[in-house]
Amino acid sequence: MSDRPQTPLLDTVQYPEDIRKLEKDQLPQLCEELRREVISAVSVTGGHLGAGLGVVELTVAIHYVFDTPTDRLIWDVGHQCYPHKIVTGRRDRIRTLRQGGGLSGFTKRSESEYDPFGAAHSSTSISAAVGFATANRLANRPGHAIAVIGDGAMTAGMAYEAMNNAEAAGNRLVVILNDNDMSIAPPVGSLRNSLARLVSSNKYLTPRRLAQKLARVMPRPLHRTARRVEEYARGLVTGGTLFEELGFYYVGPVDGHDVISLVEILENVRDADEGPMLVHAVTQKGKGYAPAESSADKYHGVVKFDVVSGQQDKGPTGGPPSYTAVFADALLHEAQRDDKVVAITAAMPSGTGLDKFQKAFPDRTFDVGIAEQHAVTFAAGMAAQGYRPFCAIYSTFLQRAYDQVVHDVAIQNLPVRFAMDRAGLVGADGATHAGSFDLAYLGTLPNFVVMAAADEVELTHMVHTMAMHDSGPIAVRYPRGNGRGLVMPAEPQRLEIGKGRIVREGRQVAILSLGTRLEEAEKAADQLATMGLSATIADMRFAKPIDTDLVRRLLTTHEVAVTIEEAAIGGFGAHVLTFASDEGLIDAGLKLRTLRLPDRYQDQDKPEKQYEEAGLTAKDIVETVLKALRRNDLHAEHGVLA
Ligand SMILES: Cc1ncc(C[n+]2csc(CCOP(=O)(O)OP(=O)(O)O)c2C)c(N)n1
Ligand SMILES: CC(=O)[C@@H](O)[C@H](O)COP(=O)(O)O
Ligand SMILES: [Mg+2]
Repeated sequence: MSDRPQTPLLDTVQYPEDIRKLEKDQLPQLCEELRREVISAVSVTGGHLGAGLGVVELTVAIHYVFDTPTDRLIWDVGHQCYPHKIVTGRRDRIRTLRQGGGLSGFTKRSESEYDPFGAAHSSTSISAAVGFATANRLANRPGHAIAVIGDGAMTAGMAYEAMNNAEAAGNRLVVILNDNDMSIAPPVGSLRNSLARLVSSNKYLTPRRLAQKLARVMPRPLHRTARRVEEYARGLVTGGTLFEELGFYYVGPVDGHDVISLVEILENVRDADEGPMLVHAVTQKGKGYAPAESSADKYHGVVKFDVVSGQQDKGPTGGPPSYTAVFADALLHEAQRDDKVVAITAAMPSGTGLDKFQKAFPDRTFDVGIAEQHAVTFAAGMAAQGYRPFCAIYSTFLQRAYDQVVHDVAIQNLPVRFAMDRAGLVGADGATHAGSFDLAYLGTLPNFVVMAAADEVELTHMVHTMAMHDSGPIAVRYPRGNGRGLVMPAEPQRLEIGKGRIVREGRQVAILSLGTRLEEAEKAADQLATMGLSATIADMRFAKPIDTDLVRRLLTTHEVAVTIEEAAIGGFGAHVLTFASDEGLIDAGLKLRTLRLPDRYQDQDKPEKQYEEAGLTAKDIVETVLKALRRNDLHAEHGVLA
C-alpha cells in the first residue's frame, strides 16, 4: 500500500550511536526521513500512528544527547515507540509491527536492550525510571533514567505517586512530559487546564535562557533556597509549581518539534545538578501527516491505509455489529428507561462505545481520564447514593483497580456494574492487552456476579440483567470484534442469576461453554455427531455463581464433560472442578476436562491464530473428548487430528 520513501540520511542510522555521529544541523532532515518511514511502515501494518509522529523530534534528540542504552529511556505506554524502534536496530523488521512473529507494538525488554522497560498500560514510566535511577545511584553506576510520559498518562495517580518519591533518584532522573493536548480522546480534568495555562502564558523556553538559569553559581544551600524562592515566584505566574512542589526542576514549556533546541535544552538538563528534572515539551499528535493532524483522533490507532489519501482500509461494511456497539446500544436502552443509569469510562470513550452514550446523555457520562482506580471507587460512591453506575473498562485495564473492586465495591456489596470489553485474546496488542484474568480475579470475590456473553443477543440480555440487579456487584465480559449477526430481540430479557441454558441436547458428551467459544462448541458437536457421538451444549452464562443444578446434571448424565472459556486458569472451569470435587463427583470416576487459556503469555497475532495456539478451537474440543473417551481410533478414522 505504500512505496518506500527515500531516506538517505536515515539509511546511515542503525543504532543511536550513528545519530550521535551526525552534525546538529543534519537532525531536522533525519527527523523528516524518520517520520516518512514511520508513516510508510504503519500504512502496511496498521497500529498506533499519531503518538509516534508526535515524538519523532524527541526520539532523535533524546538518543542524540543521552547515552542510550546505558542511559535508560522509558516510554510511557510505549505506543509511541515506533520511531525509537527504527533507530535502535529494528528498522529491518519495522514492517512486521504487531503481526504474528513480528515486532511488538510496544516496548519490550526481550526485544532490545534499548527497551529497558516494557509497557502498554499507561503511567508506569516515572516509577520505573525512579527505580532505574535510584539503582544506578546506589550502585554508583553511570546512567540517567529518562521517562517520556504523555499528558493523558499524566492523569493517572501512579504518576504522582512516583513524582512524590523522585527525590531518591536525584539528578539521575529526567521526566519529559509530552504534552500534545490529547489522550485517545481529548484529555479531561483540571490538569489539562493547568498545562494549557502553562503553555499559553509562556513563550517557549530557549536553550540559552535555560543555560543561563542553570549556570548561576552559588553556595549549595543558598542556591537551593534561592531556587525555591525563584520557583515560587515563577510558579505564581506560570503554574509550574505543580511539578516544583513535587520536587522537580520544571523546564518549559519547550517546542517539542524544534529538534535543535531540544538537543541543546536536553544537554543542559543532562548536565544540570538540580535534582530530578521535568521537561515540558509541547507537541502535536499526528505531526507532519496532514490526514492525522486533521482527524479528530489524530490517528491514534489505525488499520492499513493509503499514504497519499490517508484513507484507511476498514474492510467490507455491513457485517454484524461489534460487541462494543451492541453494549453501547443496550446501555442506551437501559438509560432511556431509567434515569439512574450512568456510565463511567477511564479515558476510553470510543473504545468502550460510551462516546455514543455521551452524545445522548452528556450529564450522565463520566470520563475520568486514565484513572481506573478512581473510576471504580467513584462508581462505588455513586452506587451508594442510589445510582446505577456502569463502569465500562477493558478487562485488562480493570486489573489496575483490583483493590478498589475488592475493598470499595465487593466488600461493601455495592451494585456497581462492570462492563469488561476486550475479554479474551485481543490480537495485535498482544499479551499486555489480553483480557485473560478477569474470571479468576473476580470469580474469587464473595458477592460478585460474573457473566460472559456468548453472542450479541446474550450481551443485550446481560446488560439488562445488570441494570436490574441492585443487590450487589455484577460484571459482564465480552470480546473485541463482531457478533454473529443474530437477529436482535425487540426487548431484552432479565436473566435468572446463576442459571445457564441448554443450546443443544445430546447424550454422551457435555460441553459447558462460557462466552463466545460457544460457536466453536457447536462446530465441535457437529464433528462429534459425524463420529456417532452426540453432545449436549450448555451456554453457562455465569462464571459466578455457577449453575450448580445444571452442572450436576450434565456431569452425572454424560460420559465426558468439557468446559471451555476464553480465560486463564482459575476461571469458570476451576469453579466447576471445585464444585465437582466438593460434591464427590470426582470420586465417582467423572471424566471432566477444562479448556482454558494456556499458562503463559501469548504474543500478538490474529485472534483466530491466537486461539488455535491456545488450544481453544472446535478441533481441540473434539480431540479432548476423544482422548477422554479413549476413542483414539476415531481420530484416524475421521481425520480430525492433523
Ligand atoms: C492503564 C491504561 N488505561 C488505558 C489505556 C489506553 N490508552 C492507551 S494510550 C492512551 C492515551 C494516552 O495519552 P497520552 O499519554 O497523552 O499519549 P498520546 O497518545 O497523546 O501520545 C490510553 C487511554 C492504557 N494503555 N493503560
Ligand atoms: C495503546 C492502547 O492501550 C490502546 O490504544 C489500545 O491499543 C486500544 O485497543 P483497541 O483497539 O482494542 O481499542
Ligand atoms: Mg497526549
